[in-house]
Amino acid sequence: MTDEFTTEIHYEEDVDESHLANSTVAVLGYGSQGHAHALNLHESGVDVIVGLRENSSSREPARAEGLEVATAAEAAKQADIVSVLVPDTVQPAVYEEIEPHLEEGDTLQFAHGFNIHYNQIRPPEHVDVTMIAPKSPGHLVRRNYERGEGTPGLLAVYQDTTGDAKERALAYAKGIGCARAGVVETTFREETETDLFGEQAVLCGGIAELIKVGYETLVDAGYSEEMAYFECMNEMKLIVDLMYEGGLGAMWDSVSDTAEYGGLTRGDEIIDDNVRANMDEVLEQVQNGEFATEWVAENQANRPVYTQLNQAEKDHEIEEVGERLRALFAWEGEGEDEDEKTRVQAD
Ligand SMILES: NC(=O)C1=CN([C@@H]2O[C@H](COP(=O)(O)OP(=O)(O)OC[C@H]3O[C@@H](n4cnc5c(N)ncnc54)[C@H](OP(=O)(O)O)[C@@H]3O)[C@@H](O)[C@H]2O)C=CC1
Ligand SMILES: CC[C@](O)(C(C)=O)C(=O)O
Ligand SMILES: [Mg+2]
Ligand SMILES: [Mg+2]
Repeated sequence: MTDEFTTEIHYEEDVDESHLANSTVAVLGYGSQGHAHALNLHESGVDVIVGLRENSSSREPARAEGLEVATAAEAAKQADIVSVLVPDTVQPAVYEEIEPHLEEGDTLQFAHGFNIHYNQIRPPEHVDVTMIAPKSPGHLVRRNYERGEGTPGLLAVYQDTTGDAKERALAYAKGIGCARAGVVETTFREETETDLFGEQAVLCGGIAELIKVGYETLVDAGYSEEMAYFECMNEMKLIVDLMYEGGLGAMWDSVSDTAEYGGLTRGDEIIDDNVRANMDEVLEQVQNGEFATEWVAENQANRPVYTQLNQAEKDHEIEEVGERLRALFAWEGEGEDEDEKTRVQAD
């Protein structure tokens, strides 16, 4: 390990927002990332137009926030920077609509590299292709911005025809609030592969399985559902908050010595060499394109596996137990703003 990081990190003071002056940004999609980018850019003084399909249910919420709305094609026609923030699986189809409107010197921008890295979208040579990928769910990108705080983000340049691609992307990152926290330089390949691995093995897939298996182990052994829920699901957030604030050290410092000894001696019995081998396998499928090919085919077949697994997850007992328990306790939504509370309850 060296004292120096190998990546470059950019902050607000390094960014010249004049690279966005006189530019119009088309934000395609108004979902998790789309609403955050569109609103943050708008409030940062950038000219924004939101691109949505004619019958989109997102049209009204976007208009209600004072944003201009058009179809994706019309928005792209008017824009100098087109930020593609519809789901990864629909981006290739939406791209077909906007491609005729990408003029010399325009920027095609992403928040995740899947479609560029796995060649699902092949942009023309006359545009810049960049990425600003907030390392956070979109609703927190928005919430942090509103609080005057930032969300760390990644910057990558895939194609620089204007010679200004990086500076423009940084100005965009400043507009959505990422440069307040720091923008780390990377590549499309590195962002795509680490993001997919992270969400599959650790952040979403790994942790959800760990929670469910822990819960099932306790319930199968005769303990109550409430105890199992609190121990394996609810307290997870409190433990992760400590890691977020001060790393593993802050967590180990805060828990009891008994927890620390038990965790340090038993943790690697749970996450053992088999799990390491499984992680290597998952990473390999990301790197060799096997996962990407599978996900594209799954969508072409109308998502049979996704639909079944999505339903099974909703039907898991822990979800029903959690819903009942959360309704009984006053801490639900505490400290969150009203919008966020409403959103979480509606989801
Ligand atoms: N979710 C996140 O926090 C993160 C996402 N990313 C990346 O950001 C990008 C956007 O992801 P995310 O924000 O999750 O996307 P969402 O699923 O939240 O996008 C929903 C938006 O896309 C529109 N949309 C959905 N389907 C279509 C379609 N067929 N045609 C046109 N518009 C459509 C929806 O409008 P409608 O009302 O018409 O359905 C809605 O406005 C992805 O590349 C993702 O990998 C990166 C970091 C984190
Ligand atoms: C962890 C999931 C994520 O990669 C994200 C919020 O960063 C995503 O694709 O949604
Ligand atoms: Mg991610
Ligand atoms: Mg992701």
